[in-house]
Amino acid sequence: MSPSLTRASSGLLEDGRCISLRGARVCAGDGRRLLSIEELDVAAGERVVVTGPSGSGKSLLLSTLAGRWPAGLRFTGERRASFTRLGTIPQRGLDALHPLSPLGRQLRKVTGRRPDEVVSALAAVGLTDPDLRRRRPAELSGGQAQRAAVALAVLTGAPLVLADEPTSALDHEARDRVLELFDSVIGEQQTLVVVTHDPAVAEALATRHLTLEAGVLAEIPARSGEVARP
Ligand SMILES: Nc1ncnc2c1ncn2[C@@H]1O[C@H](COP(=O)(O)OP(=O)(O)OP(=O)(O)O)[C@@H](O)[C@H]1O
Repeated sequence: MSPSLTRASSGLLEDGRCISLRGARVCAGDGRRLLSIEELDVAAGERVVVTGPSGSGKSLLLSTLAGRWPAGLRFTGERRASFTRLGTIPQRGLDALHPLSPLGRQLRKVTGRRPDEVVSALAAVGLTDPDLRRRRPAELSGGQAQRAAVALAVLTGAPLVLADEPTSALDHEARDRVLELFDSVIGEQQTLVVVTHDPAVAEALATRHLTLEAGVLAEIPARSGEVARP
């Protein structure tokens, strides 16, 4: 079966879905099945946290949501997405940025936003010092670069933001600050999918918690008595 990559030109899929997978499989070149998802619908504005042991398929799930797979792997099934733009927040913020292009100028060029919009996005992530805007990302601390990567995802306005272990390179204090930022600056209509090993991330962010085990996806129900986050 060949992959079906249907994309609406704009807006959402039916029922406010941002992305939808049916019978999705990712296989290695030798035919080994690495990821198998019967059905997954992610709605606009959801904060989805994905946990699971090492090698369980978390990064491949992000690849599948992004519609871009590592060379040598084969996707089959149906993937429907309402977006063409995608925001990504990697483990190290620096990896989302050009290391040598001054931060403010880079964010303007990459996103096409006005200088004042870049200044306010950086202020929203706590990077208010004009000197930081003039610095090259290679000259930022790990926490500052991660905040800059969040600002970039916000400025792109991408309907789906994928974050792969976004806090694992940070100490606990910096992690908590970045988690607060996710909550406060990622737009309400922006869907966030975060892969993490850290239970604190799921606790702080998730409106929905998925887990992977040997490439098979399961939903972790909200604990009884827990109020679903809006
Ligand atoms: N390009 C590839 N070719 C062959 N196998 C691959 C490839 N990429 C991933 N795999 C295999 O697919 C499975 C899932 O990998 P994936 O990277 O998604 O795991 P993960 O849950 O993100 O792991 P970790 O938490 O260690 O990052 C693993 O068994 C891995 O070895």
